[in-house]
Amino acid sequence: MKNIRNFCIIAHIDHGKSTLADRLLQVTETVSERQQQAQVLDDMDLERERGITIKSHAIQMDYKENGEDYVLNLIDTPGHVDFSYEVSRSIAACEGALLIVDSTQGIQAQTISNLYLAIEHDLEIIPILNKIDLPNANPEDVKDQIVDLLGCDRDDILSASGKTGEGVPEILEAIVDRVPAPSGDKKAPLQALIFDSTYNAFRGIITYIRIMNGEIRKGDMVKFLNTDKEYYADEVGVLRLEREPRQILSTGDVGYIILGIKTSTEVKVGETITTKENPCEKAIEGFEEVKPMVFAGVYPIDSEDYEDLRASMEKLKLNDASLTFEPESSLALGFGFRCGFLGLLHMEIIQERLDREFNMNVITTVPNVSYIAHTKKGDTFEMHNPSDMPDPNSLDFIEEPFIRAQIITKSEFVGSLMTLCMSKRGMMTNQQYLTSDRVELTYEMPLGEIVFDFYDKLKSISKGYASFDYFLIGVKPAKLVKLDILLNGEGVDALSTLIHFDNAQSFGRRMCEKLKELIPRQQFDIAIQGAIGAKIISRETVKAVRKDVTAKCYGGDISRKRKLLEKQKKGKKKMKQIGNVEVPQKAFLAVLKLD
Ligand SMILES: Nc1nc2c(ncn2[C@@H]2O[C@H](COP(=O)(O)OP(=O)(O)OP(=O)(O)O)[C@@H](O)[C@H]2O)c(=O)[nH]1
Repeated sequence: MKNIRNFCIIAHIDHGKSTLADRLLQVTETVSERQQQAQVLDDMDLERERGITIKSHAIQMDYKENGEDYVLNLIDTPGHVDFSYEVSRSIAACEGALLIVDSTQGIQAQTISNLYLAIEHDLEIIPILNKIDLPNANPEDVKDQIVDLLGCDRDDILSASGKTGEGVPEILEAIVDRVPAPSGDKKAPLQALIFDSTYNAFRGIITYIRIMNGEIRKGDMVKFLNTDKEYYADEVGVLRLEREPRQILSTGDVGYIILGIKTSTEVKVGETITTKENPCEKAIEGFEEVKPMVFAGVYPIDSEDYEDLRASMEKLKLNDASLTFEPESSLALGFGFRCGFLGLLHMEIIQERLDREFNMNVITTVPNVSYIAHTKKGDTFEMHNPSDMPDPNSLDFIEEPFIRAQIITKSEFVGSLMTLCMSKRGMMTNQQYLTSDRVELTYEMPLGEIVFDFYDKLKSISKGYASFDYFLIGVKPAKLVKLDILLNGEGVDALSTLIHFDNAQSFGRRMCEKLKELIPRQQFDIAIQGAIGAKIISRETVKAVRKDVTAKCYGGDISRKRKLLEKQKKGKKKMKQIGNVEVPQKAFLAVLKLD
């Protein structure tokens, strides 16, 4: 046990965690030359294409120092806010953290929030200045920032480049020297923490665990302490590039266990595993359950695919326990599901995975956060959908979730960012200069205002030089109204939104304008109207036209004409018929693209 080191890598998004992890794997010869490819640990196609980490990944490395053999367990974590719950899980399984800071960017919002998570769990922090190969690196300034933030010695900061490999051997030495070996009692009853799980079509749920006390053997009967359910340990092992089965996992080890579980809901992250024969007394202090932040309807384009969509979502949930869904129906879209996501990126990823992995073409409706409605009768309930909004006469008041947002930016952008936050009903609670030209702004604002386009706007206003992080702080009363959209007089419930009264007018106008752009002209006029209750507040018209796709096809080549008509048909598959109007998929997300 004294030669085990468990550590994770934490950083702001894109500061180079996965690239540095690659180097560590290369230097310790965990992956062979042949297996080496960029971001080895990001094994999902989507992760590779987008260059982001979505799930945490654990991998074990062997390392020799001064003639001693060490086992290093590395956990790579995602950087994006939507996936920060993954970070907190990984942290609980480790004794140390490499805190990576991009030397061209300096400390950013998630550097700080992830650091705090690590400090809360008493991890030993090794600060690393990364990307020092870049010509615009600013190592001395960024070192100042790190010293300020951590209160560490300047000499404690390592410098490295994930790209060239410079400084990587020193990082390995520091891991062995500075990260404490795991503590715990080998002879005590088994106490293992589940920190992650994945779904495998053949083996069922594969659970990633960290053994806190005791030992687990293949063939043991184990018990989940919180649910009291018992399972047979089919296989235990360690995580190399592939899974490597072992006979036994002991105190301090990070590894996996396969228990023949098929439903992801049975395996909760934070659960304690012990043995049936000799159970431990206390559960390891659990984590908070992940709570979805954003809700949206997901509907099949073709109503007949509803059952297929259900099956696909169930499978996806096996892989991503943070996805929640329940059936709902919409007048406009038929049968579908109301899904809960961790944020907009998560929503986009789920939509894309449904398309790629299950060939499900879906429509996602306008996302919203969950509100709490209080009726005059004294009832209280959560609204996940604008259609849950009770009749205004019976409504007493509504509460909406509030967040505390931290924005770090250059001082030249402070003015315009303040304007942005104000337009999103934000209240500044703090402004602090980190250095002469870097400022940290703290705001309290409604979660509902940031789920739409806040992040994009923040990036564009600051030319990319602002980072942002947030956490939920509670609920506050809000003056909300339901804005409906009518197409040729017919309400489209999937386009309704709950919006603050003060913004409703301008929002309705912009929404109609955007829909006018997005809805193709058809053989009749289409009236697009925004309404609050019975009151119409905005209107646009899409003029009639007949699109003759074969027009440019003079001459009589029938096969060419057929091809064009086929293509048109395919295009129509991405449309949804609402009354007599065909509405393209992207129109349902028009609200996200408002100028
Ligand atoms: N020049 C240079 N580029 C680097 C270095 N490390 C990473 N990069 C580049 O920076 C980008 C982000 O690197 P990643 O390793 O994917 O960053 P990450 O922190 O894992 O990103 P997320 O997992 O999405 O949070 C990639 O384009 C890398 O090629 C480095 O040391 N030098």
